[in-house]
Amino acid sequence: MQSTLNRMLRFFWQQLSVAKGKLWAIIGTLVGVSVIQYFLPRITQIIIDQVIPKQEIGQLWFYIALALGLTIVLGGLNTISTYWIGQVSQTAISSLRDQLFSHTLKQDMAYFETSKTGDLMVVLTSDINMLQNLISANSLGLLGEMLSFVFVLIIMLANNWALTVMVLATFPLLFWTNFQYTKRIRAAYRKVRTSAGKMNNEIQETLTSVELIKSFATENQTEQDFNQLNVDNRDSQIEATKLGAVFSPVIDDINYLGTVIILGFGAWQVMQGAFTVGSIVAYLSYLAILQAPVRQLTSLIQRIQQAVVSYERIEALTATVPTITDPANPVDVAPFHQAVVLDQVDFNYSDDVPVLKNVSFELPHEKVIALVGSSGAGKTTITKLIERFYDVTSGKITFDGTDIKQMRLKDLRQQIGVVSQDVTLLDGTIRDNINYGSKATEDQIWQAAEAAKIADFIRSLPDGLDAQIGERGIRLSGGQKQRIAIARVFLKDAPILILDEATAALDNESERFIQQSFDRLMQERTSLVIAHRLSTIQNADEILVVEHGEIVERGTHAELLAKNGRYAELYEMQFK
Ligand SMILES: Nc1ncnc2c1ncn2[C@@H]1O[C@H](COP(=O)(O)OP(=O)(O)OP(=O)(O)O)[C@@H](O)[C@H]1O
Repeated sequence: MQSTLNRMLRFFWQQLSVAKGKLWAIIGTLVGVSVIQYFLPRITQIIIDQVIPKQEIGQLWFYIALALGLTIVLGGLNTISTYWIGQVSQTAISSLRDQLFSHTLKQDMAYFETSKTGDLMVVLTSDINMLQNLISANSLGLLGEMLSFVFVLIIMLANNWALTVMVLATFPLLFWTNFQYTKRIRAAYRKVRTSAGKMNNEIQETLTSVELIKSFATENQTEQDFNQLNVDNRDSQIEATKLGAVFSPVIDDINYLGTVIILGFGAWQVMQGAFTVGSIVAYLSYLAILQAPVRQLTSLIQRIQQAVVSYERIEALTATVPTITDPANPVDVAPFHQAVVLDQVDFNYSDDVPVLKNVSFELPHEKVIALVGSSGAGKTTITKLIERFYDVTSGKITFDGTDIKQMRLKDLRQQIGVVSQDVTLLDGTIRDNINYGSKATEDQIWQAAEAAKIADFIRSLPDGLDAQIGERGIRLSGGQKQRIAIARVFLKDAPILILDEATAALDNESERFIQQSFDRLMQERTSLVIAHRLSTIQNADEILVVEHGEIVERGTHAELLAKNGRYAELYEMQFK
């Protein structure tokens, strides 16, 4: 905890030191605020002790004008310092957010498969917010208040140490009570948030499964479940309110204790001739300046504790170094013109289970190679290795003779267009989705849509290319989604294609459409096709049959049928 705190503070210092000039300016304004905060009560004191007894109207005007002037300057300094603090801290946080986002995006695929999305979301949102809370204007403003605290305290001690020490004696009690209150109220609000979250989930789930509830006539049970959550929420709210109701007056009383000491002891000293009435009034104002940071210190401690926990998680994320990265000295490659070759490739996802064993084949320029085999045989894995989402365990993959590990990831991936079984569509318009990763003109988008056999469908929509897809937009069938993905790959215009046929049952018409758009896409390109419907790959230049991670047969359709082996078996299963 201690060392994380040190590292966190060092990190903040590094981030904030970019704006060193502004930091000094902020400290300057905060010192100005402290000095004025000291002088305002001092003016009150002078007016009461000196100006009123002497009945000096001229001096009264002077001090009133001075007080007004100082108040305006104080307001100005407060505005400037709050604004600057906000600027510096927000800049630091937003640059941290950028760094983390970019670091996350660079992680290996395997990292995303082993981390829960929810956990990553927490780091990228809530944990950063925790750090933001810590270096917010509130916390840094507290620095200013502490500065005032020290400054005012020294002057109070110098003027009347006995009274000041008596007032200070109430501070440990004030701090302790605040600490207890903050601790409890946070726990209570945590409960409130949890129960509110559960209730929201229940409402959402109910609204999205109304049909199920009605058809099973489970309304009563659903109501009871909701009622229980509602009662929990009510009780935790009441608990939080109770804490506020109990602690607030106690804290007010302890604050008032300070006032009483100044009034009682101060008045007694005035009677002894050792203090003045004006000083009592000034000390009452100083008391408020002293109490403010003490009251806030507890919430600062809590914020630091939470920030340390968040910082640990952020550190864990930044400590993970991706292994699939650009090489130190990348080889520049010409556009694809020869072949992609897999040479004795072995691969396992986790340490011990082999997924691919001794896979060797060639994907020559402008040829079509098909992969067939049972589900789970390793076909998709082969395509992912070619895209270098994972590195081979042994053997190598070359691109026109260059090991793909020697190439920049971008150079490799820009030359490969992929249409996979589960198409990823983004929340947005059809246009955004087709144009993803490209900067195509309207005409080019329509050409791609035509080629992918989706143009007629888009034209039939009232909003055309600007139709929204997703929860609040139109619903697309599996075939339509895949054709949008095909249009997207048309625009990418990569020389190598990886096509993973949809296994989902498509009706004949959409299957025919997809086949036609695949055929268009494959013209003058090099294609690796994972085929589930063997009818579609009869013209492939070579068919590789993959079983349990090994290529067990290879040849053309005719050769494989003649062999009467595994391919012939699979073929018969589909057509007989
Ligand atoms: N990300 C992963 N992490 C660990 N194991 C995986 C991962 N992806 C796939 N596997 C495993 O690797 C094996 C090969 O999977 P792969 O997806 O390559 O098969 P496939 O031949 O494409 O199957 P299908 O035809 O059903 O798509 C399977 O046993 C699968 O469980």
